[in-house]
Amino acid sequence: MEQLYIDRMNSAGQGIGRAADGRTVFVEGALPGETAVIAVRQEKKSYIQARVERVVEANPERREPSCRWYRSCGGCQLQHAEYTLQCQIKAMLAADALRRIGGFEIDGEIPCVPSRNEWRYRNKASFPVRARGRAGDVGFFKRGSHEIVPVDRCPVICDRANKLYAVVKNMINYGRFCCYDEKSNSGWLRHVVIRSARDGEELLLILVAAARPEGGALESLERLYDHLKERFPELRGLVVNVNPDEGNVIIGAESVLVKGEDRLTERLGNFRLDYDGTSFFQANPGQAEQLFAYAASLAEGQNLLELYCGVGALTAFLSRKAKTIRAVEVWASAVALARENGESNRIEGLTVLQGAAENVVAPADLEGIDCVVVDPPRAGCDKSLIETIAASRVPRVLYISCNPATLARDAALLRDAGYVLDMDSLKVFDMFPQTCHVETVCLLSKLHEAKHHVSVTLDMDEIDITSAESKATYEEIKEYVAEHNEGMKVSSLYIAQVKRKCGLELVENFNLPKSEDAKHPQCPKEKEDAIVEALKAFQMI
Ligand SMILES: C[S@@+](CC[C@H](N)C(=O)[O-])C[C@H]1O[C@@H](n2cnc3c(N)ncnc32)[C@H](O)[C@@H]1O
Repeated sequence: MEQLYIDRMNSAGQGIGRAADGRTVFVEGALPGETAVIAVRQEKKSYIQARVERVVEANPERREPSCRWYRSCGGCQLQHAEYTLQCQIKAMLAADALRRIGGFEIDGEIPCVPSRNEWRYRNKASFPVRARGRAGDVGFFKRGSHEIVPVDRCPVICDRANKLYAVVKNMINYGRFCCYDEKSNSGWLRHVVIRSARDGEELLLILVAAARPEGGALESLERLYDHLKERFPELRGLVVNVNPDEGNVIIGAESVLVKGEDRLTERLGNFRLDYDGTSFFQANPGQAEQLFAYAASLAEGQNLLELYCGVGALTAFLSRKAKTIRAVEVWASAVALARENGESNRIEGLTVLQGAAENVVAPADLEGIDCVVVDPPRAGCDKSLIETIAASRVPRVLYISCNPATLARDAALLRDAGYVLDMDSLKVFDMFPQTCHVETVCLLSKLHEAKHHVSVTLDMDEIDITSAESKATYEEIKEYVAEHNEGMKVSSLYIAQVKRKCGLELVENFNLPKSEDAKHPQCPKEKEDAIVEALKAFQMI
């Protein structure tokens, strides 16, 4: 046991400190700014896993967690921090990832927009089920394991959803279902998913099962729906989602509607948006409204390409300023709903395409696009998609991310292709109070868009850039840079690199192929800035 100062946190909600021998220590239950006596759980060559034994000096914003399941349940990680501190931690996590993974310079704090509701904000909960003898357990997984913590309620979902959960839990505990056993891959019921809309005015019950219900089983599920509907008039439907595959993915490809409707309707801003049991819908609708309004304010331009559009919720907000939107989504029922939502909300100029963004988007699709909007899952965008965007002339990329690590990775790739991260646009939205999840929004713009079609002839001694209206030689740029930057020297190679970043075409013998870039020294940032200023002065950009 030793005493340790915690200076930051990681995305798993662990405090991070440094041991006397220099190893990083991950401490369960610690908050930044605290000193704690820790108990070591596991020692590795380069790091140590530990937990807080006793807090010696607490962060002033440490609090007692209010959920009695908090210590064992893996659902929340930050209940022991006041809400203001939670928001600071999330901003810090985003900044850390952008610095560490993306190599971005982040001065100061990224603003974090707090959720309107700290509790009961979630419209979806997935409860894993496990066989226990002839009956079963249901709850949430214990932190870092597949052991069930049999929670009786969850404080981040709405009251009606909690009541429905309690009834279904009772049935599971008393052996009403044949429950799944992970070890032997046998049994039927694997997960109970409850979705709600408008704070529980509508509910949808989804039973994720290992097999399709047939005959008598289907009839008994119909009776179950009737029984539940009597107690919960807000229940809109009972759906069985079939997932026979072993592994951690919850939702399977096939859904069977037992009775009622596989549909909920949420109101966001002035829009009515339908979604079903298996399509993605933002888990915190109040916060989604704030996020979407902000994103739409950044997505300038008439013609947008929106990738990973889900059921078209963000699409609706984007449509108020845009003339055309081409949206792409991989999940079939979400695609159908995005089209329906487009029609019911009278969105004109919308086309929704089904497929994986990385397969659907070809370079030609980016011609004439003013802004590409991406909102990928936690894994971020496929590298080939980022490469297609990076090679295009699209002036802006609006990135909405639920994982700062993959945002940092993708934004760095775009930066290397000449996109600049607009620091003023960078914002964190707290979609998931009590947890470490971070939602980040930022805009990336092509460094400078070429105003004219420009052709360039260049050899090592002379650069001759001509456009419809301007002409500048290498010597002129060199002189301009030196004059305005205390004699700074720039090579033709650097000028060529910067011009390419600016979208100016090199057509002659100094057209360095992309693959060659790695072999040459990259233009240092201060020289790049100076060259950009010179190109501006000569009205090339
Ligand atoms: C984070 S959600 C965003 C949805 C939407 N922007 C919203 O806020 O409602 C990501 C969406 O991307 C979809 N998706 C996942 N992988 C995809 C891919 N490779 N190509 C296109 N869509 C994908 C998922 O089905 C999901 O609907």
